[in-house]
Amino acid sequence: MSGDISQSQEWAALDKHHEKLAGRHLRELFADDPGRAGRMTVTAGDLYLDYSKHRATRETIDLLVALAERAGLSEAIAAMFGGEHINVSEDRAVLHVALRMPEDAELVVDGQHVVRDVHAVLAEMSAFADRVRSKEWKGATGEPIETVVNIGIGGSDLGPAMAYEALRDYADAGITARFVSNIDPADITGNLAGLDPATTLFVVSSKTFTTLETLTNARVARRWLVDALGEDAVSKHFVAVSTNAAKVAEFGIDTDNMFGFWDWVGGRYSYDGAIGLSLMIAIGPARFREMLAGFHTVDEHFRTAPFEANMPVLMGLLGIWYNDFFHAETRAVLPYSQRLHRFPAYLQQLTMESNGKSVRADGAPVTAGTGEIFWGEPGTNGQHAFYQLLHQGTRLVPADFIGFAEPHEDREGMHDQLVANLLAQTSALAFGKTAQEIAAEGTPPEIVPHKVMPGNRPTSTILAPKLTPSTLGQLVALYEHIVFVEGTIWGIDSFDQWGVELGKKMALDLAPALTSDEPPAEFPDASTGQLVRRYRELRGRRV
Ligand SMILES: O=P(O)(O)OC[C@H]1O[C@H](O)[C@H](O)[C@@H](O)[C@@H]1O
Repeated sequence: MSGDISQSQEWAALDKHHEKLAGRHLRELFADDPGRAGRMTVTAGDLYLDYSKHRATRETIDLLVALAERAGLSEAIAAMFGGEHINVSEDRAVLHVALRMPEDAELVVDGQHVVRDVHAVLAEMSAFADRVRSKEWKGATGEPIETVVNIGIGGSDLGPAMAYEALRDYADAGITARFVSNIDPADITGNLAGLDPATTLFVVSSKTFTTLETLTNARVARRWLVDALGEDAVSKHFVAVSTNAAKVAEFGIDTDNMFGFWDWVGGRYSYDGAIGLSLMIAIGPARFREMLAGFHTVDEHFRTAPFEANMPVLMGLLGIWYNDFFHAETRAVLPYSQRLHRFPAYLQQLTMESNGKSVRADGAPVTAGTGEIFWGEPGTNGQHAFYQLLHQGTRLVPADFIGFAEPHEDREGMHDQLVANLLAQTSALAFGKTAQEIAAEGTPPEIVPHKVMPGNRPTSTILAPKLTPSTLGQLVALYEHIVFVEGTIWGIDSFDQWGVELGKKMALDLAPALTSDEPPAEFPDASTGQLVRRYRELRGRRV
């Protein structure tokens, strides 16, 4: 729908329904409808979702699905998969789904044979990864590569870093990966520590190849390598991943050692393409392709399943339900998997850079809240830190719990304990414990209120067989499409990120004020001026 979704009849119907439902407790919803738990589940590939612990009934889901239809979600999905320029503010197609289409798929967009080009790059990446893994690729001194250092930031860092951590159990070639992103010199210093230049390969990853942090870190890495092995070593120790061949060449990396992608892949949607090169070197091309197949399974589910049985659609609509009708501001993502410890950070870019917008695609201001704040930590660590607020605080924090049946390596039944914690938490959050129940245990009356567990705190539980390349791909695709569903309802462009530009430009303009010999004459504002003076003073510079 073009126009204001919050003015639609469907929105009004949800508003009314919310008034009725907001006062009802999950305890009642379960008691009133014994078939509820069995009915409110959905499967996508290997992912099983139980969404019965949501403050929603059959009617809620029907009303939300009607909202999705009103917002034109079916047409929007078809437009994305068909390569239409749905990124309107940048006039681009949005085709991360093409990065995982099978080789025999046909998609021609703006005259480009998209799938053919994707597979050509995948083949180049695979050949290179195999050479590094088999030790055929040698560094300048003839030694094989032992460590790959990915230098990138944002989408050129979080995806491969998250996935490498998630899939460490599959890193079988004796090659480890490290990730450098921050302009803070501590990052590269810490990551170069203990490395031998002769066995280190740098993958400089940047869609634009103009990003200050990445180019600066890459220059530092280049200097470190050249100091040890000489200028001629660069071609054996540096490769690039980018859409910008001219800038790669300008930086001094041979474009024969460059792996490309295209402007229709957003940075935060890019690690299943060439930005995943460091991951592919670590886990191997076959595992990487299993991951792509996992993504594709959920893409197909999203494209074809009816909305009421469509996992990303349901989870996206429930996100809208809490965000816009209950006015919950955040959404916790709580993976019960240590390997997924970077998943919440990865999701923060995916979701918040995509949907943190306050104008619609047509430029008009939004009239409903957009962009949930995503945050989280792996369970059970979170339980001993912030779950107090989830259980007894005054805020409503809907949460996604993610667990796996099979561990990679178990010790003394620890994995069952981990899963028991996941299940116990979602149950306690939903059903809580009443004052009567607590009093009946002999708790002194004055302590009873402190111990009451209000419950009625909604959660999704996603259970998968095992954290594998395929299930990771499925999970990531799930969240990518949740973002799409929410963005479509809100009517925003989920694929641009103009909001990050001003701060970057101001930092560039401000840097000379910190470093120049002469104290600067002008400042952007009085507070910043005072902080610049203080900083110069602390650094022993003239003020
Ligand atoms: O890959 P690059 O062009 O270096 O961009 C890296 C990152 O920086 C930008 O500021 C954007 O906000 C991100 O979406 C992007 O992933």
